[in-house]
Amino acid sequence: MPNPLIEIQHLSKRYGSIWALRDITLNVEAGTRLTLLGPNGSGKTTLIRILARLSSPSSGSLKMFGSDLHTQGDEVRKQIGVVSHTSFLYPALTAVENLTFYAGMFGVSQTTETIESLLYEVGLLERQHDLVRTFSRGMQQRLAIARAILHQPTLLLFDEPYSGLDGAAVNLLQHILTNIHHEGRTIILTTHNYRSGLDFCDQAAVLVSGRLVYYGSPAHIRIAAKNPDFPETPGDVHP
Ligand SMILES: Nc1ncnc2c1ncn2[C@@H]1O[C@H](COP(=O)(O)OP(=O)(O)OP(=O)(O)O)[C@@H](O)[C@H]1O
Repeated sequence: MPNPLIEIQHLSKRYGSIWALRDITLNVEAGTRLTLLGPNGSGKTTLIRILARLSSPSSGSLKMFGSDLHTQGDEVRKQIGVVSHTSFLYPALTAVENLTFYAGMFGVSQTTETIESLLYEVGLLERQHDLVRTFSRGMQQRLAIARAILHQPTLLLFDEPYSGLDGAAVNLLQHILTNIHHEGRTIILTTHNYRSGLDFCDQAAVLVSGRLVYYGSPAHIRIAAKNPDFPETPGDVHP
């Protein structure tokens, strides 16, 4: 049996007196679609940021791609694509200029063709020469998704990827996520929407006050949702 893609052991993160994550132990196998669920402030973004190498744990261990984080640098980042609350886009550059910049950073070849097909995929080809600062929030989110998948990373991290997207863009994102999954990549996403989160995933983790309180298949989580101690779920968790 190969090692998991991600091995998290007894990981905690503290901001001053606030424990954003407490003693999280979790393995993620390659090719898994994992949804992180939980109420506001439960630690979902903190966990995504640590996995994305944007933040460090206060204690515990984290292995990704078989190695301890402390022994790896940019090579790990090249294997990760992130959509987070920060778009990482440059507002004074056009859509195509943003993607060209990141393509160079990630060493992506066949740049023009790759970038045009990505912009087509996220429905922004006609706006490719417009400055990002003129884009709506949803359009910026679409471009952030294109930026995250541009270098075909092994691991995709999406923090509330549906936020700001209209119905058409939600369908488009679901199509992209399905393609990524069929290519064998690993996807971890956070959402407040239990129903779409559980519909999407192979495994789900429920965080409450920084603790991992439930972990398992969508069917397992739907059964657990009947427990009185299960966190309040916005909307129905059942299909
Ligand atoms: N940079 C920071 N400085 C201080 N506290 C922080 C910081 N980032 C997060 N926290 C705290 O850590 C806890 C977890 O926050 P986090 O953003 O990870 O939760 P979340 O589950 O993503 O919430 P939401 O669903 O509202 O996005 C919260 O109590 C939050 O206030």
